[in-house]
Amino acid sequence: MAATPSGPVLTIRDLRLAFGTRRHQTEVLHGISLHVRAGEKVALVGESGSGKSVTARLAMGLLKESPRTHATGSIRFDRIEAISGGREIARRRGNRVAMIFQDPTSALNPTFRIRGQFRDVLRSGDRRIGDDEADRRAEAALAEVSIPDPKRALDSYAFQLSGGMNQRVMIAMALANRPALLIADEPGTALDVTVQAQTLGLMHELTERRGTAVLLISHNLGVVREFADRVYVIYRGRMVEHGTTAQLFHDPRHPYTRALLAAIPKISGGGLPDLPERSPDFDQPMVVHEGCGEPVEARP
Ligand SMILES: Nc1ncnc2c1ncn2[C@@H]1O[C@H](COP(=O)(O)OP(=O)(O)OP(=O)(O)O)[C@@H](O)[C@H]1O
Repeated sequence: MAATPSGPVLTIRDLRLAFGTRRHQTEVLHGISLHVRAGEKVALVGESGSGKSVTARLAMGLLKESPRTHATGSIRFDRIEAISGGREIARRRGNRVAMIFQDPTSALNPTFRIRGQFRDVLRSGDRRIGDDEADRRAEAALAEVSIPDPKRALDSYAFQLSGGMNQRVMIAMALANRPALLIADEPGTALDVTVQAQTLGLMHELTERRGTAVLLISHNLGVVREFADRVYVIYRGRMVEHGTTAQLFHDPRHPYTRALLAAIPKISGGGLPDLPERSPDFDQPMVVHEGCGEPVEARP
């Protein structure tokens, strides 16, 4: 599972995000930083509302600066600034980064067959691809995610396929243009745990084979342990701990990380055990484990 050391494909520095009017703002990200190197599997973990999804959506350009959304800081793909980037950045990001979402069925368009959606995805990577070539590639991509009858799946609407099948379709679409980075926001949490585990396994296998970096967003450290090389722990919009997966599991230092670890065996409900309303160590600097400092960026 070890990643080859190389430059970061994604670098987020001091990201701050607030919602609201100029006079009444709620800050939800308080200066978070993270990086994902080429080929690496990195997890961003935290409970509901901690700021995982907004971080991913900002990185994907899905959350735009508006009178009610104020974002500052830096998000770079391959050293290209993206937070305030224009069309060129959006185009580059489109080819370099893909995202999969919690609920595959609602992420796919219900009014178009999978075939049309797949063609659009492939053409966003290369506008010259004709229908036949797109269909050939789509069938191959679906076969790679073990969809038994790709032709039939292409002729289906999302609601005609199971949640697990839709998740596989989404993974196939997301990887179709060979992105350098896949952002996976709680993939499969809308599905049952067996299907979720299968699709995560599949995603791991495919990205490992292709050398695709992954930023996995999850509230579940059990899932993360199986998947990630490194982990960032986010708590109320702040990074509180960062280390390799082994470091975090063997030597968790922040009380919040310990609480998350203690919650792993719980199958449902109950929330985190004994977590104070405001952690006593909340204001301490983020714990960064040995060897997990910021990457040295290549010179321009
Ligand atoms: N468009 C919005 N307007 C106002 N507040 C928002 C908006 N989107 C998110 N928030 C707030 O930002 C905070 C972080 O939300 P976010 O969705 O990133 O959490 P999360 O860690 O991904 O949780 P979950 O696991 O439940 O998705 C939450 O307090 C949420 O209520």
